[in-house]
Amino acid sequence: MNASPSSLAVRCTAVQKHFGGNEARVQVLRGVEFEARQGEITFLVGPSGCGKTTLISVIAGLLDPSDGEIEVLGHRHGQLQGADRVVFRRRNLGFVFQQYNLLPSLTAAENAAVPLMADGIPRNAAVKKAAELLDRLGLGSQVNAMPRVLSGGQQQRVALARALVHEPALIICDEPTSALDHKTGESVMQLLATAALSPQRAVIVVTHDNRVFHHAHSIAHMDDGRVTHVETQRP
Ligand SMILES: Nc1ncnc2c1ncn2[C@@H]1O[C@H](COP(=O)(O)OP(=O)(O)OP(=O)(O)O)[C@@H](O)[C@H]1O
Repeated sequence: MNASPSSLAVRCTAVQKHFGGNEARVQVLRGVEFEARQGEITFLVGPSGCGKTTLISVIAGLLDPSDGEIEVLGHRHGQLQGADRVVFRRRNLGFVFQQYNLLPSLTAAENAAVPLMADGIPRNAAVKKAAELLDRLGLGSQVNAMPRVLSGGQQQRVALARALVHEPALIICDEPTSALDHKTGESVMQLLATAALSPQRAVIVVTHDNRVFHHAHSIAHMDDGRVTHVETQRP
């Protein structure tokens, strides 16, 4: 695929990450080279513990790298500080966590509307837009349900709606189809694929689910803290 460098949403160069120090030091990322392009879905795959969640957390700015360079949507890591960094992340990033992280006291639609309300959109308009998106994800009858009454797969789709609702330029998903049956997993990936078709948007998906590999434009294989090879394909 002959995309120009300007279409890169994410570029990681020689990224290292360790936790702890001295005898407790754990080296998790050992010089990661990784790219994600706009208008594409990039999968990140590899054995449990190889560093996938750590890498996407560093890309999302939730963790600082120990060394190396990370550029996200034209901004180098460290270029934005404090409140600017928080606002940049809030506006431009949608993140689906493995554990969903829904707020227990808000309804499904209110949870999905959080990024809009955080950006100053009035509550009613934000909840209406979130409810429409939940409907497209097959949760139209659950918009007013509390998270505790939803199944794991339903909570996962609310988390996905929360990541998509503010139309961010970079969407990062950690195992978005792991709790879903094949049919629902396929429809969630279809929605992500539609989102990724925007030339201004990139999607990164960490997954073990080889049933959905055909949706990827590019599959980066990780092992022991490095990207070992990248496959490109036409989804
Ligand atoms: N805060 C931390 N402190 C110490 N070690 C950590 C920390 N976070 C992650 N690790 C270690 O880093 C390694 C990589 O973890 P990570 O969650 O990135 O792997 P993964 O490839 O996403 O695994 P999985 O597919 O099982 O989710 C693991 O050995 C983990 O124990």
